[in-house]
Amino acid sequence: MSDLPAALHVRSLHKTFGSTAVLDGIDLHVEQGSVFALLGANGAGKSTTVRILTTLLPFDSGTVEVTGLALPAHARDVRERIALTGQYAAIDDVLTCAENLRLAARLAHLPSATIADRVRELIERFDLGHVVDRRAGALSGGTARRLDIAMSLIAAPQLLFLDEPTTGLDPRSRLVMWEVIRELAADGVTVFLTTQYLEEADRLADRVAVLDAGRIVAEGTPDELKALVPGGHLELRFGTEPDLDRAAAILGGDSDRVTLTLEVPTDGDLPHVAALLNRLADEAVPVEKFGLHSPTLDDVFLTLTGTTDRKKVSQ
Ligand SMILES: Nc1ncnc2c1ncn2[C@@H]1O[C@H](COP(=O)(O)OP(=O)(O)OP(=O)(O)O)[C@@H](O)[C@H]1O
Repeated sequence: MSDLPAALHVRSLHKTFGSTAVLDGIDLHVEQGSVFALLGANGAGKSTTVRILTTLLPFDSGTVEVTGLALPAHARDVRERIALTGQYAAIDDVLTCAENLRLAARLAHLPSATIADRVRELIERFDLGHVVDRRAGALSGGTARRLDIAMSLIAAPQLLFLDEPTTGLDPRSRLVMWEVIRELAADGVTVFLTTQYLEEADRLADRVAVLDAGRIVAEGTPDELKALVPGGHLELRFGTEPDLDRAAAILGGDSDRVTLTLEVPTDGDLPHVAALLNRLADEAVPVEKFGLHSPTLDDVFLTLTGTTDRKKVSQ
């Protein structure tokens, strides 16, 4: 753990709406300069968490420190150090891209002498040059999201909150956004993002917390989380039941007589997989098809939350 104050430190955070406990005592710790993903299905409490951490919503009890400053006492100072890009862009549709950026700069009280340079820098960095004079309302979803992030970075925040940054984007725009987030992290900005997409958390985050019904049910690096679920396996399919039975006798594993498949545990290491296949070849057992299955965050999510609605948690 670094000597720097944590970007975020949350202990036993509770939030109730009416009689519903939306956050039921969550703990979070985010190191400076890291990318942290809060993963959860619809309604898990992700946006509520972000709204509390960004000073927009009061909480009932617990400790919340953002960039080393306690909330709610230091809300004003915290707001100067953070930025938030929500699911719904804070862009003014009738203004052009450049005008939106200049407006954001004035709202952030940037000295007027520095505004033009800062706007130019962000236009270049976020590849907005070709749309700079276009009305923001006419931008594609992905470009609007890039403009939104550019606007939120105008005052160089220490900590950037991205609430579901790629929800609703097509796969290509999602890849562009992932690249943008990686570059921010490489520049030292701490990124706290929420997502419903396991692949997004896997690809981007140094650490991931899984939020389910207002509780953190797991936290760790993507690899640590994957280690929580049963390991990978080699799936072998055979043409006949006798072949399946012979293979099962040789290799062990779980066989399924309906699909004529055998699942044999493996860590996915090439020599191990090759050795398994060679044993069947040595005994002249014909394999029709085979495939390797490694544990994914999908498996973690399904195991931990019991959710079977895969649409919600992966795409
Ligand atoms: N102002 C409010 N009053 C009452 N209930 C609320 C309020 N805001 C959120 N909730 C409830 O709190 C729960 C968590 O909502 P939240 O928006 O934090 O979830 P989420 O994980 O961000 O979901 P999504 O992915 O759909 O945005 C939901 O059941 C929601 O209906």
